[in-house]
Amino acid sequence: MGNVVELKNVTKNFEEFSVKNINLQVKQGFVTGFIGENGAGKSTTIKMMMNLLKPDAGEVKLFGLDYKKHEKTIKERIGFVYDGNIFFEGLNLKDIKRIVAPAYKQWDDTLFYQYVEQFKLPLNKAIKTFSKGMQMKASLAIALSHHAELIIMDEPTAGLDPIFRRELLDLLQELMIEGNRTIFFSTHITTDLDRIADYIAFMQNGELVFNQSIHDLAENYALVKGGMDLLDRDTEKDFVHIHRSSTGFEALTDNIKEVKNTFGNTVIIERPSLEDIMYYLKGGIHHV
Ligand SMILES: Nc1ncnc2c1ncn2[C@@H]1O[C@H](COP(=O)(O)OP(=O)(O)OP(=O)(O)O)[C@@H](O)[C@H]1O
Repeated sequence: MGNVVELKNVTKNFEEFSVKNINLQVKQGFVTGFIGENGAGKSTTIKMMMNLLKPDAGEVKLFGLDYKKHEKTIKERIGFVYDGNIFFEGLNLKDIKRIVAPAYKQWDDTLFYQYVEQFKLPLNKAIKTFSKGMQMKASLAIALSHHAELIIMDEPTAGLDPIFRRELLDLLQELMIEGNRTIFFSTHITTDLDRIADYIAFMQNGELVFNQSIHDLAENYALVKGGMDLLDRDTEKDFVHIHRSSTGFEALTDNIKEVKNTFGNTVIIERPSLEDIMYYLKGGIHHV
């Protein structure tokens, strides 16, 4: 399996913020969740993937092609959804379909009406009368109706109620069953990712900290709990970050084997949640 997205040494400088030297590969046939705190640079990176923003340096390739020569071919193969209404607000869904459909060779009217029915979307009401969830569903219906191989979404579940969020995740899972599809989406709701993601890409301060499979994350990171008396200058080196409290310490390690060697059975070793990993990696990976 190849990579459907390849960013090589991609840099974008704003006045007060930079996305720095990103090397990111998105694997074909998998779901990758894109996480990182507010302002980490996720949307900026996604915009560069979509050619909505030009990098100052580096290379962006989708399906092995670059945007300079192959913009139309690339866009044909992507379904893009982001938080916010991309459509003209006064128009209804029928009008929007009429405008968008001719842009895609593989547009599928039957599929579009299938999603409209599944999402219970009105065809003749102005988009501005849609709720946030309905707008997201409308974006999705459009994005999914041209048989896109790659679905890129910027915070698709933001502001959605838990029921529709779950329905959306189920739908994404169904789409993956059809095979040969790739989904890349950013989110702050890391529990959504436990449900469907195969890979997690984590950005912090404009840098990509890691892009690892869920399996590798579980192998590489652990949450360790123990008494304060176990910590000294040497044993602390096993941890990426330590949180101390009156009842003991809790720390993240990226070297489980070493922790087992050092502490044996005197500590509790647990699988960290994505939130734990994000919290403890705040400030980057550097050993204590
Ligand atoms: N066009 C721009 N001009 C100047 N600064 C910008 C521009 N676009 C984004 N930024 C800055 O870049 C930083 C990263 O923004 P970005 O939207 O990529 O982060 P994010 O990880 O998607 O955040 P969030 O999770 O809050 O959506 C922010 O500090 C933002 O103010």
